[in-house]
Amino acid sequence: MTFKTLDDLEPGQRVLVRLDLNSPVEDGEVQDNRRFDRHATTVKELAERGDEVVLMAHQGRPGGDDFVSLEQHADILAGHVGKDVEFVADTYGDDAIDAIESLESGEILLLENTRMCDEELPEEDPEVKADTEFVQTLAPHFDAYINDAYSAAHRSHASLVGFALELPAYAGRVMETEYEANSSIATREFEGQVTMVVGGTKATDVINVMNNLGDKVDQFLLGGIAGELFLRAAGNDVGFDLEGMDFFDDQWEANRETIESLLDERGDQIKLAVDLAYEDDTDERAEIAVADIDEKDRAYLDVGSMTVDEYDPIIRDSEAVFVKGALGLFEDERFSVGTVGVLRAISETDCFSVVGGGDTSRAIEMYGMDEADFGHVSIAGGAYIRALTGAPLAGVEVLKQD
Ligand SMILES: Nc1ncnc2c1ncn2[C@@H]1O[C@H](COP(=O)(O)OP(=O)(O)O)[C@@H](O)[C@H]1O
Ligand SMILES: O=C(OP(=O)(O)O)[C@H](O)COP(=O)(O)O
Repeated sequence: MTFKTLDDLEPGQRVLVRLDLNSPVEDGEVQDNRRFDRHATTVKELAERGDEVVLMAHQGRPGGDDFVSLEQHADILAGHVGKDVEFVADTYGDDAIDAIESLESGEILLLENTRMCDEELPEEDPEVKADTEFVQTLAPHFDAYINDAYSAAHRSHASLVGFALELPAYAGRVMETEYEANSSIATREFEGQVTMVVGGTKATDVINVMNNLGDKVDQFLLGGIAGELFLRAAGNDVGFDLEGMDFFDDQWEANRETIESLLDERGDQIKLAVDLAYEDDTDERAEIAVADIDEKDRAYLDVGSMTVDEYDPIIRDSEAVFVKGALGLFEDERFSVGTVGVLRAISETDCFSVVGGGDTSRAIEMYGMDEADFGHVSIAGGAYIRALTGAPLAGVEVLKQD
């Protein structure tokens, strides 16, 4: 292992632990999700071995509707850990320090949203972050720093890179597992076919991955908005460019050149949908062959059944499958056929698999599949994307230092 883990840390100490509890917020209500469940494993282990456990995490970005306090997170996390999680509405002021100093062995305390502290953002070098008042004030109250926030480790923020320079630093259990699985495409040699399922709405991200992965992947199976951009580049009249709908057009302009050169150079490795699904006048799912589309007049919300039939055997013939992004708007059952089709094929084969992206991995439980049938279901989005290309993550790099 490239960094120290909890196995290297003496129990019974006061530890500062960075989690990633960043969650969807609906009408002010923080939504429970697998980030809580995963991080609970690390938190529970630390509490059970008698550490004084102080947690840091962020929620949303300043100015956003989801930029809220972590008070609700403490309750949700407590439910997963099976122990009380105290909360203090302070990041590093006197209230936070008092709460930290009054902790006892086995107790857990969550500090307020790190992004409410001005010095947490913006991204700067670890040395600069280590020198902030935030880090300099908190660090002396701890014996060790543990980073479990793999899914935020691509950000060079104070709570993710600063403390590792001031305290003995360790990877938590989530960090360990995520790092190993998500880096495997860059670090492992697979003998058989390596397939990547590419979809979702964040087209720029996934197109960069495709552009950087080179010969590591044998087949890309496309869907979602990313897939539609490729279909348009291949000369089809698809695309969400109805008046006022500039989301698709922006992504098209930003990625057009890359897509065209990818199709040009590696077209035989890139499988595009042969049919697409949409909502018809009676609100039912309808499908149309891509070859029959002659007008950009509707939104396509899933790949069609013929496409799933083409993708399925490719997945079953693969030694490794990596998934980034959903093939359709799977949250609506009518448009779940593509996403569920490929995930089911993966779950029914014994290939090595990694499913990434917070949204996409939700389809697994939503449609009654068993997480145990997948190699690894990542709770990371942006960090997973970077790991796929072998790019370093700031929060991981500082853990590798002595
Ligand atoms: N054709 C489509 N139209 C609208 N939304 C889509 C379409 N295809 C996929 N999606 C949406 O993409 C989301 C997942 O994409 P993305 O955010 O890029 O991935 P993740 O969060 O898994 O990293 C899903 O919530 C799904 O509803
Ligand atoms: O949820 C996160 O990333 P993700 O949306 O890539 O999964 C992380 O918490 C990072 O959050 P940020 O993208 O606001 O820095």
